[in-house]
Amino acid sequence: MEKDLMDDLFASDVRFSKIDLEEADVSFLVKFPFPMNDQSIFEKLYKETIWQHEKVVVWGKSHLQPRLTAWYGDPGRSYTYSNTVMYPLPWTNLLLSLRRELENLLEINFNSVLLNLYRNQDDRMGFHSDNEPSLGPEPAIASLSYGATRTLLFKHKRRRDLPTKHVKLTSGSLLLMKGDTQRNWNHGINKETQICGPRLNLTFRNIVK
Ligand SMILES: O=C(O)CCC(=O)C(=O)O
Ligand SMILES: [Fe+2]
Repeated sequence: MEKDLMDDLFASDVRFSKIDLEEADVSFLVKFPFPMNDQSIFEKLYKETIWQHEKVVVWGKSHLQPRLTAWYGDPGRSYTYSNTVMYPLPWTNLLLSLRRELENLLEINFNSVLLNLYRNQDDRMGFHSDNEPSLGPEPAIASLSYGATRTLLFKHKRRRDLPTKHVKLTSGSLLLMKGDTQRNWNHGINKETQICGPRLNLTFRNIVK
């Protein structure tokens, strides 16, 4: 049998598990099927991405973000993220292939991707929700992780009775957030207390306006 055909047959064995989160729609797939190993994907993305170290203003004071970022997408779609306007770089072959695989698997279209590089245990992302108007009312966001495992935390925006949810994002995994998730929950990545190597995260999004 042709290798590509074999890959496709294995690729069809995709079992998402639902993350137990009220007033949200979050699911997780341990292994995103893609015809390249996770280590090679990590290395290629790490090397060929044009990384930026963006500034953010917190309480009126300018800081460098505690991670590196890059924004790729269809031309003509700028995006405001953490008070920064980002202009997309053109798709690389690898990013476009990842996008196509995701679109086929999920039957959802994406026109842009934000890449985050957490260089070590100190890099992090503050609690936020991806609820920018440009993403539409119930955005579907597909998140791929490569490299070191980091924990994504979910905190409900209003309900104190609901506990913080911890989701370990292992290398090669896919997390899909959709429906009312962004309306009701914030998510973020804390520093790690243990030493940890670099991690790459890609969030595929669809900018509607
Ligand atoms: O690194 C992650 O898993 C989270 C990324 C994220 O929340 C974002 O890019 O909006
Ligand atoms: Fe996010």
